[in-house]
This record gives sequence, C-alpha cells and structure tokens, in this order.
Amino acid sequence: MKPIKVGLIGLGVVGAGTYTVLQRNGEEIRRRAGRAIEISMVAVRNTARAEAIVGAGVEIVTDANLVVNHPDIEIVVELIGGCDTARELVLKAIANGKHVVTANKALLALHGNEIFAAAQEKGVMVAFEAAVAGGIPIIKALREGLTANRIESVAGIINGTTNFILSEMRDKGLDFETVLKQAQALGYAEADPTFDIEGIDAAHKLTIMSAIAFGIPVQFGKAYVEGISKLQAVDIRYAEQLGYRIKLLGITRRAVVNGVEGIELRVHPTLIPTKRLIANVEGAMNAVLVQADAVGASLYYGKGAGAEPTASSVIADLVDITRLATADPGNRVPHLAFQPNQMTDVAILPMDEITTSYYLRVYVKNRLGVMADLTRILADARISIDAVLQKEPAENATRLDIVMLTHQTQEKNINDAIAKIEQLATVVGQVVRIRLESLS
Ligand SMILES: NC(=O)C1=CN([C@@H]2O[C@H](COP(=O)(O)OP(=O)(O)OC[C@H]3O[C@@H](n4cnc5c(N)ncnc54)[C@H](O)[C@@H]3O)[C@@H](O)[C@H]2O)C=CC1
Ligand SMILES: N[C@@H](CC=O)C(=O)O
Ligand code: NA
Repeated sequence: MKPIKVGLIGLGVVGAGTYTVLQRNGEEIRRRAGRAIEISMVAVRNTARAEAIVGAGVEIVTDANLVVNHPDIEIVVELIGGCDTARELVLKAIANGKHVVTANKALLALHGNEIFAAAQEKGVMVAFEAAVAGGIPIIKALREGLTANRIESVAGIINGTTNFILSEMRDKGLDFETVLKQAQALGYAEADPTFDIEGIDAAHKLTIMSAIAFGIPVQFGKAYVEGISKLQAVDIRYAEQLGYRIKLLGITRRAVVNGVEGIELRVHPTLIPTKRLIANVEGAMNAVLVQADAVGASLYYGKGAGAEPTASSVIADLVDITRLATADPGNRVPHLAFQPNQMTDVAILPMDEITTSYYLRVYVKNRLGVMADLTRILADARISIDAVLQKEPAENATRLDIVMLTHQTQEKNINDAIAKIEQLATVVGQVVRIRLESLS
C-alpha cells in the first residue's frame, strides 16, 4: 500500500520531535498502522533550520496554505500554536477534506466546537492526543478506555512548566525566574509563558477533558483560572508542615447545588495530602486522576511536555487516522467521546457555588483574643476547622501567622468569612486562601 502523505505545519519543539520519532521508528509504526506514514511537506518560518532537520527528501515551504491545499496530502499536522492562523489553517484543511492532528489546546479550548462541527460535516477526523498532558494517552483513556463509566471527576497536574517550577523552587531553593528560564530552555513552556504561569494552559487542557468526561461542549470562558504567580514560599512551607503539598491542579467534577446538577471547572494552586500519589508527581511530569463509577479511581502518569513525549501522542493520532480513515464517520470514535447529537447542556457552576476545603493564613497582631475572634467568625459561618498551625512568636514579636485548614464549605461562605476576618483590627493585610482537595 502507498504511504499516507502528511503535511506538517511548524517545525519547532514538537514538530521536530515528531519528524525525529517518525524517522527513528518509521518501520515499526508502519507495521502497526498498516501503511507507511510519510511527511512529504513541511511549512516553516526558517527554511535553513528546517533543512538541517528534515534533509532533502521533504519539500520545505514557507506558506502553510500550500500544505492545507495540497491534493496529495491526506493529513495536516498543525504544530504552530496560537489561535488565529492555526484556526484558519485547520478550518481550511477540513474544508479541503483533510484529517487534522493538532497539539494546540488553546485552539481547541476556544474554537473546538466550531472545528469539531466542521470536521463532522466534512467526515474528517481532528485528533488531539498531544494537546492534553503531552505524552500521556489521556484522551484515549477518557474517550475509549473508560467509555463504560459514568465519570465523576477528573483532577490533574496538567502543566509541566508550573509543576517543574514548584518542584525546583521547593527542592533546590531556586528563585522563580531562574527555574522558568530552565523550563523554557528545556522546551516545556508555551511561547508566552504567562499561559503556563497563570494557569491558562492548564485550563485549556481541563476544558477539553471536561467536555469529553461529561459530554458537554468546550467552554473555556466559564473556567475559573488562577495560576502560581501569587503563591508565596511561606505557604508552601506551612503546607508541608501540615502534611500537604501545593500543586497547580485542574479539577472538573459533577456537583449538585440546590438540587440542580452542575459541573465544576477550575484551575488553581491546591493543597493535596502528601501521602497521595499525585502529590508526589514532580518536575515536568503530569498526572491525571479520574474517578469513575465502574472502575473507581485510576491515575495516568507521564511526561506532559517536551519534544519526544509530545511527538509520541502526535504520531499515535497519525496511526489512528491511518487505521480509521476509511471507516464511516458515524462508526468512528466521536471527537468529544459522546455522539454530537447526544451532548448535554449541564451548566458549568460559578466559582461561588463550588464546595471544597481551604487553607487560610492570617497575619495577626500578637494580642490576646485574636484566635477567639477568628474561630467565632468561622463558627458563625458554619465552617469547621480541621487543623491549626500557630507558630510560637519569637520573643518580642508583635505579629505572627495563624494557619488554619477548614473542612468543606461553599466558596461563597469562605469568601464572606474572609471579608469579616480582614475587618478585624488585629488582622494585618489580606488573608491568604488556598483551596485544598483530599482526593480520596
Ligand atoms: N512544547 C511542548 O512540550 C508542548 C507543546 N504543545 C503545543 O504544541 C504546539 C507547538 O508547540 P512547540 O513546538 O513547543 O512550539 P515552538 O514555538 O517550538 O514551535 C512552533 C513553530 O511553528 C513555527 N510557526 C509559527 N507560525 C508559523 C506559520 N504560520 N507557518 C509555519 N511555521 C510557523 C515557528 O516558527 C516555530 O518554529 C503548541 O500548540 C503547543 O501548545 C503541546 C504539548 C506539549
Ligand atoms: N507548556 C506546556 C506544554 C505542554 O502542554 C506545559 O508546560 O505543560
Ligand atoms: Na495526551
């Protein structure tokens, strides 16, 4: 059988990794796919660099339209990132009847509904395993492996850059900027690292998983997104003393509020008990914990970023398409796991309505009765305290930290209580609030 021809747009970290792995394992991949997978054209910005990577056998162009319009190319691989040009190219490729593979989670979290609808209409596939948790086959697991289950929740460390930053800062005492530079040099960070640091990249990935887990459209605009830029070293230390580790976690789960079902969709720094496996996921590694009714808890762990781990997923998608391209679209695995006419409109819950536990750090004047005031405010709000860490103040110290862990309560309760605590004359500055998940 003739090789299936693939056009690659973008030959950066993931593009070059994809080319390298396909070259190295091409024969074995052919035996699995049933046909050889041949990258016949690459569209790049820097031709000289591309020549050094792909050699003479591949046509190099600087206009990506030549790839999406090429009559012999059956699969277009979009690896340029960003939303505008990528969206145009992907939609053009689909309109031209080509299958698409992309690692672009921003594109799918923002424009996925439009792109999947266009692909459905044209009868082509849009595959995106590399877009979520890099090399971990989590899309396959959620969409196919767990298809018998009612999924209850998905919680994950799904940004390698921030996990790497948190791990290196804690273990080596390095400062934020130094570690971020390392993450960039290692090819983990997004072109604009704000996407990593502010939790946006994790929210893109979580939005996609939420859609697949619950059969809802992608709704990035409704996600709550908080990154690690405001996290302070002192809170990381206190959390450790209390038996917790702070991770940037993406959480999506079913919840019933006032008798109505909704879905939580949130990314924020989170305290996790140190004894949980997921709390011990370090460096650029990712892990996704899925709770589902039949299988129970299952954990997916692996490299979430970097050239070859991400290439591993891009190529898995190329193989899937090569195997399935001839199947009738109605018999293929649906893009978002549920058949397009079987999606539900369960609402994403506003953040005020989510329920979780909290870590609170209150910086107070060293006066008698402060603790009593804090506990009274929490008791009035029906928030019970699970643990307190009150450091013996150094001699003559006029101020000290009081750290409390609460049991579960609704976000709006804790916000009201925090507002009252901040009005106390003995409280200095703002209360630090970090959410806590026991993940049991
Ligand atoms: N680096 C990683 O570990 C991972 C990246 N991703 C995603 O993969 C995609 C690519 O990421 P990287 O390879 O890291 O980025 P990169 O910045 O290393 O590579 C992008 C390449 O595309 C080229 N490019 C941009 N616009 C172009 C155009 N119009 N035509 C031709 N070439 C163009 C750039 O010159 C650059 O070489 C992004 O969507 C990213 O979010 C996903 C998972 C992991
Ligand atoms: N910037 C991302 C790359 C993979 O998706 C990350 O750090 O996880
Ligand atoms: Na993946």
